[in-house]
This record gives sequence, C-alpha cells and structure tokens, in this order.
Amino acid sequence: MNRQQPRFRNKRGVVGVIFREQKLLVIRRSLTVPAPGKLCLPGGTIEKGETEEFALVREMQEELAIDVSPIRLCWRSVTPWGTTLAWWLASLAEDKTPVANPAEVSEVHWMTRSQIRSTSNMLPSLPEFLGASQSGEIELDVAF
Ligand SMILES: Nc1nc2c([nH]c(=O)n2[C@@H]2O[C@H](COP(=O)(O)OP(=O)(O)OP(=O)(O)O)[C@@H](O)[C@H]2O)c(=O)[nH]1
Repeated sequence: MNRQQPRFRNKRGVVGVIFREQKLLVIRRSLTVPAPGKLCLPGGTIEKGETEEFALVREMQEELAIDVSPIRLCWRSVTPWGTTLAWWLASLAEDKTPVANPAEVSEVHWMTRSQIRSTSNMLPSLPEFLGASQSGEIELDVAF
C-alpha cells in the first residue's frame, strides 16, 4: 500500500508566568477543553508563524482578556505527550484584573506556592515548575 506516513511534528506551547504580590496567576481549565478541570498556568499552542511572545500575548488576551508584556523566557520543558513548552515571565498592569473566558477557563486565582501545592488535579507541568523554581533551575524575579 502506498500510503504516505503522517508527519508528526510536536506541538509547541507557551505558558505565562505572571506574579502579583508574590502570588502566581493560576487557572483551572474549563470542562470543554483537553485536560478538563486541570489546574495549570495560562497559555496555549504557538500557532504556525507566531513568535513565542506573540503567542503569549494572544493567549492571555483570549483566555483572560488581559494585555501582558513579555519580560523573558524563564524555562523550557517537554510534556509527557511531547509538547515543548516555553515558559515566559510576563507583567500585568496592577489595575488590570484577569477575567476568565468560560470557553477555556473555569477559574482564575492568584496563589502562593503552598496554596498550589495543597491543590489537587493539576497538569503535571505545574508541580514540575514549582520544583524547578525551588531548586534554582528557574530564576524568577520575585520571592515565591
Ligand atoms: N495552557 C497551558 N498548557 C499547558 C500547561 N502545561 C502543559 O503541559 N500544557 C500543555 O500545553 C499544550 C497547549 O495548551 P492548551 O491546551 O491550553 O492550548 P490551546 O488552548 O491552544 O488548545 P489546543 O492545543 O487544543 O489548540 C497542551 O498539551 C497542554 O496540556 C500549562 O501550565 N498551561
């Protein structure tokens, strides 16, 4: 059979690392998206032709209706299902409040490290991120 092999190109995602008063912006995914109900950081797939920064700004707008400013890449990781994630520190003006787009996000929280640790039902990347930031592998610009 002369069937062409499908080409598997791993997806790339971007994740927003956004702090306010030493708390991290965390979302719970809606029940209608992949990994429903999981706690994670805001973010999403980098579309063809997009820079990481552009995808970051777009995803924060789509999910939370906020305009963020990319600061710098702080980490790269790969999910167990092969998606490469670029973790970007970003800033949000103090007077702006993230508002969940219910199609994608069911809850928005500003959480301390210990609050996240005591929560259940997370994407595996979240405890990995906490571990890597605690061990010094990730440098954050805030005490967290
Ligand atoms: N948003 C987000 N995605 C993450 C995190 N950690 C992690 O492994 N991912 C993975 O990154 C990939 C892209 O995220 P997503 O599902 O939010 O992307 P999206 O809204 O563009 O949806 P789509 O990929 O179905 O188009 C998924 O495989 C997701 O599981 C995280 O902290 N935040």
